[in-house]
Amino acid sequence: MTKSSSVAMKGIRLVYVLLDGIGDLPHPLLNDLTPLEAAYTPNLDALARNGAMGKVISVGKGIAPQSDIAVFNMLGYSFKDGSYVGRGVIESIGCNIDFRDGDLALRGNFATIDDKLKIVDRRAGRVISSEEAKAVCKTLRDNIRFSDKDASIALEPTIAHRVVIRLRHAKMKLSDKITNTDPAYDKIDGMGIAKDTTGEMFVQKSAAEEDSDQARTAAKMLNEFTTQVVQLLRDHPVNRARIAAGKKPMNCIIARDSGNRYPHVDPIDKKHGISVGCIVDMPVEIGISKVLGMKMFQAGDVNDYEEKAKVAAKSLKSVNAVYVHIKGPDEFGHDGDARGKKKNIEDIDKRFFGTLMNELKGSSTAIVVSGDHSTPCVKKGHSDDPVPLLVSGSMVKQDGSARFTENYAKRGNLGLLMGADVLSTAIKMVAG
Ligand SMILES: O=C(O)[C@H](O)COP(=O)(O)O
Repeated sequence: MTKSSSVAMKGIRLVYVLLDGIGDLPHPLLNDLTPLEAAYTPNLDALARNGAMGKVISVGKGIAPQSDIAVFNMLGYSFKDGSYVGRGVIESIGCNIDFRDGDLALRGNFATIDDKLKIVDRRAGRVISSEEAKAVCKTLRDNIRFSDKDASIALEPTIAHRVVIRLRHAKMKLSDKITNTDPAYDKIDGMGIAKDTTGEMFVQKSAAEEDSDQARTAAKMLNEFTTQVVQLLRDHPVNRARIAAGKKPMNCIIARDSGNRYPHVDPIDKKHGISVGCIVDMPVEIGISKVLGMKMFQAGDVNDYEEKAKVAAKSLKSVNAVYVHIKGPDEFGHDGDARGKKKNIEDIDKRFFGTLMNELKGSSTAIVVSGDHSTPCVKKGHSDDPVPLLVSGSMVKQDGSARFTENYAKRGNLGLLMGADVLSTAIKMVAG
């Protein structure tokens, strides 16, 4: 990097917004528009008119990624060498559970099942209080016993239906070559890949994927865990109360994305040559931020969009770039709620982008907007459809884009980018 470009890099001010699950497909309830096309988004439209667009395949062609590997790619880390450690490890780092190499960390969901292990709801209806989750996890920690006396477990509830599971064996390093008990995701090269979730699903038995005692022991521990969870929660007071209140019982934990080692990668500041902070809420993005050495800025809760915008603007006093993860759209996509996703996008446009543009008025700050993956409402799950990308700012050559939508992304001057090239491309565009 030349001296002049490194000086330019230091002058960089960039807000990098990833809208979780933003990409979508035309929906019959939206007159065959996508939620982005159907939404009223005057602020995003203004940013599009002042910038250039493209479309992004965040991980790889044909891959419907989970947020963890997708966000790593969107921050410049592709793990193309198959070295990815798995979402379970990232979420264990995010929630500070005691984890060391040789343990097995998994992402879990409190789910609702029937007496034949058919999954009624992969998220037990989503509405789970932290009190309920803590009470259930205490019962499980206090009562789960493994047939192997050297096996142990740690369990940490995080947000809503999400929980982190950590298995440990005192006398062996557990293998992560085991299959998920959650049928909605596969694990390929450590990456969680979404499967079709529209049909009937049953809790899966975990199986060793390699011929080793470490894998057989890990799968056996996970299966013993799952069986005991179902027994212990069948008539748990929390579930009796939930059923009495007309809620779905959280009577099973389905698990995925096991990993058995810490990730070791270059810090993001070293990789990109600028200082990068973040505003994130979910355990997976918190874990990613810790792994990449990002300075985390606190900005209210998941839906406090105005606060996120104000803190993002202020953070540029201490970092060159701030990555803001906005969770909203993804959950509506998973729930197949197209009207809800459209409304959430309008809410984000008004309360986040409206506030951000006001806070940044008069400053030469670039605003980059994209997503980690598509979560089409018609599929109720992640897909490999590209996500839109917008790079907006006075330093960017406008390409005639008028709206931040999938269609304008297809026609924009930036063309097609792979996720791992997005941030470095945006930095170059902004540094000039
Ligand atoms: O919200 C999350 O944690 C993930 O993005 C989706 O996970 P889920 O399909 O298990 O809810």
